[in-house]
Amino acid sequence: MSRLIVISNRVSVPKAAGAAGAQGGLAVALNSALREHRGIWFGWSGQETEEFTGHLNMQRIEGVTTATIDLEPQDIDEYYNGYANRTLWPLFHYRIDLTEYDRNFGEGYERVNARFADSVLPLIEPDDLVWVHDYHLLPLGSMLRQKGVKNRTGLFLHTPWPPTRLLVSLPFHERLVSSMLEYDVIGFQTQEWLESFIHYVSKELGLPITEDGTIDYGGRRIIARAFPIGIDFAEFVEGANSAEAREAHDRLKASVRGRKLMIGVDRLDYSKGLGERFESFGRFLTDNPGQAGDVVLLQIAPPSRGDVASYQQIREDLERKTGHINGAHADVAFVPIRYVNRGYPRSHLAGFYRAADIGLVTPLRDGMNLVAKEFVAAQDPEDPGVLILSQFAGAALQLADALLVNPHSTEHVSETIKRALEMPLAERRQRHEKLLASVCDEDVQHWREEFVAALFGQAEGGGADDTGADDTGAHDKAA
Ligand SMILES: O=P(O)(O)OC[C@H]1O[C@H](O[C@H]2O[C@H](CO)[C@@H](O)[C@H](O)[C@H]2O)[C@H](O)[C@@H](O)[C@@H]1O
Ligand SMILES: O=c1ccn([C@@H]2O[C@H](COP(=O)(O)OP(=O)(O)O)[C@@H](O)[C@H]2O)c(=O)[nH]1
Repeated sequence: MSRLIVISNRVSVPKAAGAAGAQGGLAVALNSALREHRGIWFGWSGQETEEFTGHLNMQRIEGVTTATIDLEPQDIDEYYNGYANRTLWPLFHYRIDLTEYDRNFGEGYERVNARFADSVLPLIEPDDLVWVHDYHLLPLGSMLRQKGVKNRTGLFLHTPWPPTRLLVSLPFHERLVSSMLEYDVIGFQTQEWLESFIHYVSKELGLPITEDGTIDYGGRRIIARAFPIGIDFAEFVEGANSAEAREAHDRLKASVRGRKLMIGVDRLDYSKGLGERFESFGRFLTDNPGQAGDVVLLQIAPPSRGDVASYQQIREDLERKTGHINGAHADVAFVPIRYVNRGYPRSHLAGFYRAADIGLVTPLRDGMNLVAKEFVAAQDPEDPGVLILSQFAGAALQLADALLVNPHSTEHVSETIKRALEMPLAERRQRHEKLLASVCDEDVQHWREEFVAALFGQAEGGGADDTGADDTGAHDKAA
């Protein structure tokens, strides 16, 4: 079995980090994928250093070997807070109103990608498969190629891919997308994002798409496919059966005192639609005065990317909205929205999910959304809660038996909350059974196996010869 060199912006091993929570779905998924595959996980430590040295900090934690580098404050500012999270993230979530274009961000992004390439290079051995993750590192594959890496390399994008007419608003978009074409495999969460990518490549770059869907790039064939990510089902269920999960469940259940409970768990991010969600709940309370006092919304929202102004703004907006709705609908013994700005370990979340009657997952745009899948996995099959899910989350394609909503319509979400609260047990069980089958079968191991097979399949011949790779797939470190 080839080793996997996994490269992502951030490297985070949840168990070792004290299971503080809030790592985001990518870290959770990569941990699970790597525990079962030999290899190394390389990326930024999350720490800053005065001057970049490229020093690799190697560790082995919970069966996963990690190699991390520290970055300079200017790197973090221009690459992570800048190009990644003020330019690409909003653009890829269709928010060109929030997208900032700054030459320094672009330069910082390229500089840090080059630093990643230089630092990871000595770790790559001839037979390794190199698997790069997400929008932070789109040009990394081409930089590795320039340094002589001939190994099979793949990219998986965890976010949506925007429609062409939005993407062309990005200065130098052709250069960015062309750099991605040095990967052998490019993976997306859904067919929709894949189609947007293919549309761009064909219309803007004028490249032919072959009958089997591969991109013909100067005679070299690039596999572009959808690989929907899943959760580590077995690990999650184990956590859900733990003493901590039971304790978290019982504590929450006791605190709501027989009221119905809805739960939301999201990083504090404008893409998650939290403001619209709160407004929809406010509307539900106004439209159903008979039920006001009977339903509580618990929203767990750990802060995220707090150095970026749009994230500070969303935090202020939500505080105002919570105060407004609670002010209008609370009484001396009841507060409708419990808004919690901290992260919890997933075993606790599992207990919270199970205690809830409704999971409210209403992002305006989301690559996948693993919380939706965790909510399903945590339910009691005999008496399951109902999942209300945004039609704009990647997860909606696999979880079509959830109650799908348009998160922009407070009316639709409010009516769907009512429907979920009134749903008969038989229908809840029926829907849950189908949802559970999907979450269990299409888990993170399945995702990893599918992607690695595509990467490896390419290695076995599939049109890769024109890359100039030699038979061993070895790279020339001196190049
Ligand atoms: O590293 P951060 O800046 O703190 O952000 C956390 C992660 O957020 C994003 O997660 C995405 O990946 C999930 C798993 O595939 C997916 O379910 C979700 O829809 C995406 O938003 C981001 O893409 C990651 O790079 C971040 O690590
Ligand atoms: O307090 C928290 C909040 C979230 N998460 C985890 O963070 C991930 C969020 O992934 P998702 O795909 O839903 O969204 P992302 O944050 O990656 O955009 C899920 O595994 C959650 O269980 C956590 O461990 N603790």
